[in-house]
Amino acid sequence: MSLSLEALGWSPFFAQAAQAFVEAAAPGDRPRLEVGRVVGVERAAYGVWTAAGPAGAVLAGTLRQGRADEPSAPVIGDWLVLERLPGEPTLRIVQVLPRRTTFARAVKGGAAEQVIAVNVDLVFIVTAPDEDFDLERLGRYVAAVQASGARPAVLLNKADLAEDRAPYLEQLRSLAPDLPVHEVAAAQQRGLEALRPYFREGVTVALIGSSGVGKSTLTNRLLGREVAATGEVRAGDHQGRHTTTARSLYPVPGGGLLIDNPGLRDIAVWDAGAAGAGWEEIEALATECRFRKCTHTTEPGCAVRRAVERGQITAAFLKGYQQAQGRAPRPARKR
Ligand SMILES: Nc1nc2c(ncn2[C@@H]2O[C@H](COP(=O)(O)OP(=O)(O)OP(=O)(O)O)[C@@H](O)[C@H]2O)c(=O)[nH]1
Ligand SMILES: [Zn+2]
Repeated sequence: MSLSLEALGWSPFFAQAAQAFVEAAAPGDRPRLEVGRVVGVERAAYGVWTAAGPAGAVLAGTLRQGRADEPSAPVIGDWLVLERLPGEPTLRIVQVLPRRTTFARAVKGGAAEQVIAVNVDLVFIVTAPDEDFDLERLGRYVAAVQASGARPAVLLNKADLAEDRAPYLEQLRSLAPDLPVHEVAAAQQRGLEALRPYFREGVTVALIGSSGVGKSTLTNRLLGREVAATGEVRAGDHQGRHTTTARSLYPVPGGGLLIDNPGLRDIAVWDAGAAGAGWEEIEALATECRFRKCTHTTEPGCAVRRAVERGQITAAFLKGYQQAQGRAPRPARKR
């Protein structure tokens, strides 16, 4: 399968930057250069998509040294200049192109931030008419999306759970002027046609929202195939493994692209830790708990709950951590 660069989100904004880079390259190098987009990341290995189709890529030595004027290491959604060496299947990333939008989270204790996803045009903030519905938190999501440069829209999923949705919809519309709000029921395949117009050619869409709100179900319905592990699938995984693959940017049938990325999914958690703490902080505290497998709920001698009592971390932050841990163990978070 191959897609045009435009279908992948390529635009004059990136073309201009790429052209400047290619013109500055040695004439002998130019024929080996092409552009591609990051569709998956696994440690230092990148999955990219170029006009020629999918390929693997690694950072060129010059980029690994990390010059101060460079953007951060490539992340999901980035556009790259790549070098294709004769006879080598793996491309070399020689330049990260400027980003149109950037989702980042603060890293504890400093000016640094961790970039999570870039070049996202539209973010569907997903909630449901159940205990997930928290207008204040949703307001923070709207603000976070706007700060990234992307456009927000809200999806009230699990519409089947509430007979009268009007009060929910009304409250959601009050979050921002002209905020689009749609009610859907992903599991029942209801209301999804109304989302089609958002998926125009080259538009990159991401889903955020708390665990269990239906992001994976929505992703699978929008893509028309099972790519994202839903709650049920994970529950059946005996090893309790998190079943996401490295790939996390998918073309949507009919146009547009969808990002399903664990980092973005965790927005609930990094939002709760808005004071600047990361999960590392809880994990470090947990080494002081009396029991090695402490769940930080009712066990005696729990250092994490003690930290909450002292106001070192917030109760909401601990709750976000526990929710995520309880549903599925995530891959190691140390970067
Ligand atoms: N009643 C109802 N349940 C739904 C709907 N959409 C999804 N669900 C259920 O909600 C549960 C969680 O759905 P997921 O898609 O795994 O939720 P998620 O947001 O991806 O969760 P994480 O992967 O933990 O971030 C599953 O049991 C789904 O079947 C819906 O429209 N109505
Ligand atoms: Zn504990």
